[in-house]
Order: sequence, then structure tokens, then C-alpha cells
Amino acid sequence: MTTSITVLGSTGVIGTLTLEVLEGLSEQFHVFALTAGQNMELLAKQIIATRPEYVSVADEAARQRLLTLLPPRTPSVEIGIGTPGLVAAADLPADIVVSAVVGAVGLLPTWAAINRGATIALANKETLVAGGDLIMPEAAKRGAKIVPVDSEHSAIFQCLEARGTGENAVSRLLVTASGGPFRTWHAEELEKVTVADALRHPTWSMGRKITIDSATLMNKGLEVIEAHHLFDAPYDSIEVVVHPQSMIHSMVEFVDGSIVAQLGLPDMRLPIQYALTYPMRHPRNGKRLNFAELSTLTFEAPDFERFPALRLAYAAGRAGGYAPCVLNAANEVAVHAFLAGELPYRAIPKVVEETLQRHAIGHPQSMDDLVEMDVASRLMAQAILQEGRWRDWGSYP
Ligand SMILES: NC(=O)C1=CN([C@@H]2O[C@H](COP(=O)(O)OP(=O)(O)OC[C@H]3O[C@@H](n4cnc5c(N)ncnc54)[C@H](OP(=O)(O)O)[C@@H]3O)[C@@H](O)[C@H]2O)C=CC1
Ligand SMILES: CC(=O)[C@@H](O)[C@H](O)COP(=O)(O)O
Ligand SMILES: [Mn+2]
Repeated sequence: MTTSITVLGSTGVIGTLTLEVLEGLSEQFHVFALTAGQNMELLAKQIIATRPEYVSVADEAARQRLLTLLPPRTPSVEIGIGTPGLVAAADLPADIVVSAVVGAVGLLPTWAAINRGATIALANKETLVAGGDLIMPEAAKRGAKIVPVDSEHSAIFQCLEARGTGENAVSRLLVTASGGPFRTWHAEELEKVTVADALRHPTWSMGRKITIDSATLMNKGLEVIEAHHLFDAPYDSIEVVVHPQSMIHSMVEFVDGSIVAQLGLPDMRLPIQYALTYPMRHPRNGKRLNFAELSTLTFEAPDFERFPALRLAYAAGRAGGYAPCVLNAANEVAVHAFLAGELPYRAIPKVVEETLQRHAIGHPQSMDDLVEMDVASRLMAQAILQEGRWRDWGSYP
């Protein structure tokens, strides 16, 4: 019997790589359901190649486009739309749900998959950032295993296997960061960043939103909160280490001072495959890290002044309650505006900070509370954008 897989966000960078990994493991896995947003050309090809029972797309217009792209003899596939379609895909009885949509749109489908006790291969960090306090206890209650796909968390997950049997063996999680494209830029140069500059990531090829998050270091902030939830680690024990070569994907320090690191070429196929085959390791072909070719590995501390998003994320994580949900929603709005050419790079963390100051009080009691706050925070961030006060903010911080 083969393991069934649903891929939420199959047309994205992680989704596409997941299907590539599955192709290499086709004797062990089959695709159950796929979801996409607007890229119907790619989804149509994926449907023809993998024959899912169900797919979901962003809206009715996308569904109509998809129907025109499917050849007449394609075996019938049910097509859902919007958030209900995403939730329906996650609800179907696949063994593993790969959560690879971008943003808090992943909250409800990931919640649905957890509620039925599925294994989640989690790439969609925004969901855990916004809802970790509800999601982790629910996963434990339902017996739903969450296996990280994010490279740093996959690394920590792998390093933790060296923990042995001792309790409280871990002293620090060392989350590595490339530092992004502006690691060496001066504060004045950061005033003139273009969208093209910010999309030029030094080591990884990723979707647009996460690439901008890497450029502000918000990605690392989101990852600190993600690590807090995944590994039940206090914020004081999670440290960010800038490592521009992206060969060490993260490290764990144990109480005896021993540090275990996970290394590999920057290629997401490895953490994706490990999440799918865990606890087994399956052979992979392809280029390997060659230490003789690798002349230097360097490390530095993050600069919280030039990259205030990292400071904001630590603060929101420590504050807890609604704060991480607000941080994430405001960041999504600000990044979207930056990519549309409507907001300068340097104003992204300012919009997030202003939204947090106006909005982040209390604790969610339910997923409905959280979704309500996510929507309200987006409206607040949009209002802050429309006020246009960021034009007067000048340099930030
Ligand atoms: N890329 C990477 O290397 C890594 C990514 N991650 C995380 O994985 C997630 C995905 O990242 P990545 O693959 O780079 O992102 P992409 O932008 O490449 O892909 C996003 C996917 O989500 C779909 N999507 C977007 N909006 C909606 C919506 N409203 N409704 C339904 N589907 C939607 C897109 O559909 P369509 O394109 O059809 O519109 C696409 O399939 C993010 O949370 C990111 O932080 C984590 C670690 C590494
Ligand atoms: C591949 C991956 O996991 C990304 O999250 C990556 O780590 C981004 O690079 P930064 O370290 O620049 O944020
Ligand atoms: Mn990462």
C-alpha cells in the first residue's frame, strides 16, 4: 500500500519541489489532492501527471480557466474553490498533508488536517506563527504529527535526534540566517532598495513573499516563533546566527556544551523528502556538499538596528497572545504593498510596528477568534498604509 499525499499550494516553489520529490518516490507515495491559487496552466499539467481525486483553486474564475485547460479524457476530478475548497482538500483522508501555501490562508486547512489527526509536513510557517498556541496543543490532543519542512527547523529536528534519552538536554537552538541581500548594506543605502534588489536572494530560490521576508529578516523572526512552537523552546534559548553561505541549516547546543549542526547544499528537496519519509531516510541523487571546494564558513551576529523586523518578531513572540498573529498579518499586507511598488522597503517594519501598537491585545480562545484577528489586523495595516504617514517617517528606526 502506498502513502497518500495532499499538497496545499502545489503550484508554488515548495509545492513544485514536493511533486518532484514524490516523482522519485512514486513506488511509496501517491497524490490524493492538490490545491493552487491562480496558476491554472501549471495545475492542469500537475493534474494530468498525478491524477488527484480532488483539487481546489482560488476562485470561480480560476476554476473556469482550469476546465478549459483539462483535456476531455482527463479522469473526472472534483474542483473546489476558495477557503472552503482548501479546507475540503485538507479534510480528505490523505496520510500526509504538505502545507505549502503562503500566508495565513493556510490556517484553516492546516487546522482541518490537524483535527483529523493527519501528519502535516509544514512549510507554511505563517500558520504556526499566527496560531501556534492553539495548533500545538490541538495536534498533541489529536495525535497529529507536525514534521517541519522549513530548512532551519528540519535541521533542528534532525539535530535533536542526537539528544539521547536525557530530559532537559537542550540548552540553545541556533537558527542560521543567510542575512539576505542587504546584509552588508549601510542604513542610508537601505533607503533606496528596489523590488528587484530585494528579490535577489543570495543563496535560495524561493517564492516572492518569503524572499522579501528574508530581505527584511522578518523571515528569521517568523522562524524564531516557529521554532518556539515546534520545539517548545523558550525565546531566551533561541539565537539567530548569520551564516551567509547557507550550508549549516541550524544547530542545537546541548547542556554539556556539545553542538550538533545539520549541513547540506541549499536545496529544499532534502528537507521536503525527509519530512515525507521520516523517520526513514531515503537515498537521493544529485550534487553533494564538497568540503574541499567549500573554502570558508563564516558567522556573525544579526544587526537588530538595520533589520528591526527581527526585533519586532522576538518582541511579538515574547508578548504572545494575539501579537504574533497581528505581526504576521501586518507583515503580509506590507510585503504585498512593497511588491506592488506602493511602499518603500524601509517602511515594511514600521507598518508592522504601528499595527502591533494599535491592535495586539488579548489571547485567542478559538480558531474563529484568531481568524477574526487576522482579518482585523489586515484592515488596520491597510488603513495605516492608506493614511500615507509612512511618507513622513523618514529613515527607520
Ligand atoms: N520556497 C522556499 O524555499 C521555502 C518556503 N517556505 C514557506 O513555504 C510556504 C510557500 O512558499 P513558496 O513555495 O516559496 O511560495 P510560492 O509563492 O512559490 O507558492 C505559494 C503557493 O500558495 C498558493 N496560494 C497563494 N495564495 C493563495 C490563496 N489565497 N489561496 C490558495 N492558494 C494560494 C500559490 O498558488 P498560485 O501560485 O497558483 O497562485 C502557490 O501554490 C511559505 O509559507 C514559505 O514561507 C519555507 C521554507 C522554504
Ligand atoms: C530555505 C529556507 O528555509 C528559507 O527560510 C531560507 O532560510 C531563507 O533564507 P534566510 O536565512 O535569508 O531567511
Ligand atoms: Mn527557512
